[in-house]
Amino acid sequence: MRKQIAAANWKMNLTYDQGEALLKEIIGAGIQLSSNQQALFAVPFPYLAMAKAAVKGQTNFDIAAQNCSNKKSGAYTGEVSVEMLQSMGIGYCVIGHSERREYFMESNKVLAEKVNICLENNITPIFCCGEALQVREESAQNAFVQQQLEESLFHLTPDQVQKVVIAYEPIWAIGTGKTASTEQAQEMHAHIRQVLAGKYGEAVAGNISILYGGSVKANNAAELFACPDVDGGLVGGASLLAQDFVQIIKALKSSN
Ligand SMILES: O=C[C@H](O)COP(=O)(O)O
Repeated sequence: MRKQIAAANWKMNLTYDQGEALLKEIIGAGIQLSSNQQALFAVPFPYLAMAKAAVKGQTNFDIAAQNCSNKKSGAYTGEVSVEMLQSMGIGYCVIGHSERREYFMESNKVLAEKVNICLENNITPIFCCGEALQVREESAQNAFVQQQLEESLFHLTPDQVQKVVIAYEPIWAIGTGKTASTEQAQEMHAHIRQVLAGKYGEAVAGNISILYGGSVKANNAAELFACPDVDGGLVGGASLLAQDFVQIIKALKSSN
């Protein structure tokens, strides 16, 4: 089912106590989500159990990991497997964030393996894509994002691809305060849906949530989320501030 999703990505921020206090404050705001709305918190690995306990009993609030290994198990010191995540009741994992692609050299091929291993273990991948500034300046963003989708997702069956959440994050908008305009966001989201429809058909493409990420703030979320093909956001900086993220969750559309 195509959901409207506000996903916090804490990245490598906050101490354990700060994270716990932040979750308590957001939950304390008493937001009621409808069945097609979801609030997610992608927290650092050591905080997963605490965060899972914090959202327990909150309808449509859940926890995500920020990354996972592409290997099943074994001698990979420092890695975290999807089996480990699944054994803790974690149902979502961010895959292929641009920071992973850039600093940890994650290729489309490795990300395809991570998507596969997530789906095999009933974990919803939040698959990130998006172009760098230079690519946009060359007006090559549509082809660039299409290639990311083709190389990491197009081996999936229609049933499988509908279980993936896609996050479009133009790299030039991440942490820079430069948000894509609503026109730029809608244009790319429509392109992504069209690419998916070309491969899997309109019905399948229409079932896939496509989130926008890149300087989503309390004061621009409603405008971005109102775009017909924008199904919420993947939020970095503003997700570290309780009042701001509460506003962002409240900005989700109530219907698709
Ligand atoms: O995962 C979140 C994105 O990288 C966006 O980060 P930002 O909201 O700080 O720009």
